Amino acid sequence: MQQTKKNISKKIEHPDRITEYFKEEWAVLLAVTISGIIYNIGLLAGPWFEGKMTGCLVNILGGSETFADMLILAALYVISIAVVQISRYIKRFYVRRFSNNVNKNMKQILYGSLVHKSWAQLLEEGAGNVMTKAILDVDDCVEGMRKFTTEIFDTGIAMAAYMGMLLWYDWRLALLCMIFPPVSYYIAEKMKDIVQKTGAAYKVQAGILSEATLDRADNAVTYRVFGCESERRKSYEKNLSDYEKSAVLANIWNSSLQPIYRIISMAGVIFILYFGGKNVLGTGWREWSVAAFATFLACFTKLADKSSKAARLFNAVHKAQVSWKRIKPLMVIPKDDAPKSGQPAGCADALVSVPALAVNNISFAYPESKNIYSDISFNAKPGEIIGVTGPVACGKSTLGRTFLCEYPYDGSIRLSGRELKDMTASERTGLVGYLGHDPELFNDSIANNVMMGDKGDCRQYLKMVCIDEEVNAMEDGTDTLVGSGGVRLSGGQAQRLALARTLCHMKPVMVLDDPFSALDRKTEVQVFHNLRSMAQNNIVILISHRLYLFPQMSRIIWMDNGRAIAGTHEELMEQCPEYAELYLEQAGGGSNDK
Ligand SMILES: Nc1ncnc2c1ncn2[C@@H]1O[C@H](COP(=O)(O)OP(=O)(O)OP(=O)(O)O)[C@@H](O)[C@H]1O
Repeated sequence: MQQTKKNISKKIEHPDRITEYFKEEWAVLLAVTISGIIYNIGLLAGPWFEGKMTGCLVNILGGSETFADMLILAALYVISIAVVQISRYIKRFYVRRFSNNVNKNMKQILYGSLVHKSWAQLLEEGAGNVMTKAILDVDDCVEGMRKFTTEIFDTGIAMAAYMGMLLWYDWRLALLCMIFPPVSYYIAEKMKDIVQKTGAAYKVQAGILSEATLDRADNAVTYRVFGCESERRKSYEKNLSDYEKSAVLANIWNSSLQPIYRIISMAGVIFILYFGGKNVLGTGWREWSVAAFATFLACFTKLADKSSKAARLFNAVHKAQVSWKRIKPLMVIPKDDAPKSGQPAGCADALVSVPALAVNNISFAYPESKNIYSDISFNAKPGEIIGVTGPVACGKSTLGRTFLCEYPYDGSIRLSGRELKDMTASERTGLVGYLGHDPELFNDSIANNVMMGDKGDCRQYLKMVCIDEEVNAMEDGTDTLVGSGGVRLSGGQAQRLALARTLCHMKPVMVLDDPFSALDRKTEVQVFHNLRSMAQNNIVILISHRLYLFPQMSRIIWMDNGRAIAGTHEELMEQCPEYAELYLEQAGGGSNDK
């Protein structure tokens, strides 16, 4: 991943500038230009030969030319068509290569930037929307760039050549009939708002549908158990039909206008028939042969055809603009790319010296809501375990996630004297490890879920979390596939596997949010013991509802009602009646679990 990032960043320095992608593909575009010029200039040979052959036919009938002359013309015509078509093939091949390369580069940058987005940002935007951006927007944007490249290169040159030829044959008639293509451009330009609006609405619906699909898949069992499947199906079907409507509307506006542009562009033919006919009869602005008339007419129809494509180009460019606008903020190469995911176990310790943690008067509020907690202060040294507890929804997890700096906090969190929020994401990732409620296992083997690409033996970590024997008993041992999200494991197994992964990638500060909630007491005690011996040089912030291990912790933070009291277990037993009550309640009840 890092290698890929390096490759792209070396080539594309400003991924938020669309011109950079063109620059990057200059060699491919050169091939497009050369073949495009040959193709488009060669196109003029078509109407020229057609006119010549029409004239030759008239002359054959008049007796001034022979059938052999016609054969020579026909042979040259076929050769010119062959050259034109070969150049066209080469041009198309390189235009495709151009769009494939740009698509690949853009998607790599986009995915790279999404991977570095914070959990909070992803939640805010919605996973479905982000997916839609990644797939639809890049595809649309590149499609617009492809059309732009094709049409600008060959339509532009071809149109200039056709116009030159028309003006040379009869400039007055040429100007008269060439009024119509710009009219079709003008109308296309006027229609851009509706094309953009319906296109944007379609993408919004596609995002909503992706999210609804993910939601249905994730929560299928809940909906079934609670008997609200049919209700969910109805709302999903509504999403489907909204998506369908928006797709139809976007398609109608995007494609139904093409024939109209074409008719308008072709309207000049009426003038050619009238004034061109007069030219042939010798009463017009110029004196024409039948061949000249046929060449002029053929040139004009080809010009009108090209110009209708140019009108289509406007729509493609507009669509691309909408997509580019949406993805542009994401087109960045993160400056502080996270350390390689395959970092050897424990190597964070080697990268950074273990810091002392000083938390001073931190307060936190989610955007547009009141403070979840205020003025929390505590210190910690390596080897200490800080227990965090309190009533439900008092902000324990929020305090834990504060260390990830997903949202700004007030006050100060200093590691070895450096403020956490001022560090780069990469520095923070090297210093702070986190295990949340969700084990976040991926559909791969047990070994890969623990090692995350590192080399080494995962069994020592499995042993630490007391799951080694269960894994040995599985048919494929550490190669057992856990299924998507770990569905093939029990809740306690998934939780211990996630903990094994966290222990395998120890960081100087480890935030563990309720890591033992699905374990029985005996296992919890054993895992806690292993954690302590492993984390002798680390600071562990352990959030839990269960207090029987809290006497063994270096310090405890009791959170309640937005406030926090910090102290040792003994101090809190004396000073905080709520803590003392909860502890005694659990110590009594908990002993039954032994
Ligand atoms: N992303 C969020 N945006 C806004 N408010 C949130 C967000 N996450 C949590 N909250 C609110 O913050 C408060 C504290 O939640 P938090 O999950 O930190 O509590 P907790 O003590 O860990 O709860 P529990 O004991 O149930 O695990 C709750 O009122 C919750 O609604």
